[in-house]
Amino acid sequence: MEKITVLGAGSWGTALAMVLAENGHDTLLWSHREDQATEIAQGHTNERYLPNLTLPTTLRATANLQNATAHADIFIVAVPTKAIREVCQQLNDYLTKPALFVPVSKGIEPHTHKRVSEMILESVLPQYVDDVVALSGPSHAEEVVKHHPTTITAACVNLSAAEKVQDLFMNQYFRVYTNEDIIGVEIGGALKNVIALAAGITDGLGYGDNAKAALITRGLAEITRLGVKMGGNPFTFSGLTGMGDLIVTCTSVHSRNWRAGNLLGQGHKQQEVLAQMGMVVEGVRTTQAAYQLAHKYEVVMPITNALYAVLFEDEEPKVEVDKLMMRMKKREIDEMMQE
Ligand SMILES: NC(=O)C1=CN([C@@H]2O[C@H](COP(=O)(O)OP(=O)(O)OC[C@H]3O[C@@H](n4cnc5c(N)ncnc54)[C@H](OP(=O)(O)O)[C@@H]3O)[C@@H](O)[C@H]2O)C=CC1
Ligand SMILES: O=C(CO)COP(=O)(O)O
Repeated sequence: MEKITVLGAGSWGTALAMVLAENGHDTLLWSHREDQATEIAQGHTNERYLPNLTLPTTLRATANLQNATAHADIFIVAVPTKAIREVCQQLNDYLTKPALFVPVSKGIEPHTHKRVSEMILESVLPQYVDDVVALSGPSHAEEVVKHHPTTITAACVNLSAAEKVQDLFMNQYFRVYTNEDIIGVEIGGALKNVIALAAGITDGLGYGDNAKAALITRGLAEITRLGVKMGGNPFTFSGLTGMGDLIVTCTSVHSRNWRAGNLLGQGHKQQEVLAQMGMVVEGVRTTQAAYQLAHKYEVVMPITNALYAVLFEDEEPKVEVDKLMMRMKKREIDEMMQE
């Protein structure tokens, strides 16, 4: 049994804390809201993020970051990408020994282009970091808490650290693989949110499965092109954290990115959509990062560019779809990797 703190009590942090508590680990869930920590600790619910769910009574919660830090030497980092640096920097005041960090957030920071594991390494003092293992894959919280079979990948260049995380989470309904390619895993997990926004948009426009399949397939091509240039293993992108997560996020009604895209496709404006979601939509900031990365690495990313135009240049979604369809003629396979 390990002592583990989960940082962030949204849907994903809560679902993972539930898995760990059910696996018998001494799990403490940290929320930055006192009322939410009390609700989880005493009522064993988190109605705002996972309605109608009863959490294990063994799962404890706190809003006190000092206590949350003292509790554990393993930290699951489940706050949105935007909050990673702020939360991790605060830990430095309370950490006393090296810890294992497990980021589960999926995003790339605009302008710095840092992956989540890199942001953690830049925020937590080096003497307090043992290893960083990214946990990513096709896994909506809403299904995990129902014990629906879910597969996911623990990624770290240090395979034994990834195997440690595999052992923490693995159970009958939650199957964990390992991968040493943390770059590919984190890039795939972040960039699939961009394509899921686009898939939601085409659904919102009233287009069908043909358009969705096109976005998933050509989306994977452009994710792979960029990911390989950034140092990822090409095979990672056809695995759980690439193709797998792309499928689930582009097709599931649980996906926040797909749902936000769907509203955009129906003609709603970005600010209104994000306000209505009430949960993090990582793909918006990651579209900005991906757009910048495409220029930096000179990689052709037409879907990303189209989404950037919709989100940040106020272009009409339908016009951008039309432009994608009328791009210059291409060969499919030859240009998959080198377009
Ligand atoms: N939901 C899912 O199924 C999955 C999500 N993910 C990833 O996990 C990450 C978290 O997603 P998810 O749980 O869905 O997000 P939610 O929007 O459900 O929850 C985010 C949580 O983080 C809290 N938070 C926001 N800002 C801060 C801050 N500055 N300091 C402390 N806490 C903060 C929020 O608090 P408040 O209530 O105050 O806003 C909320 O509790 C994302 O990167 C997402 O891509 C990955 C796999 C599956
Ligand atoms: O990453 C996820 C599922 O694997 C969650 O995606 P959304 O943030 O779009 O809900």
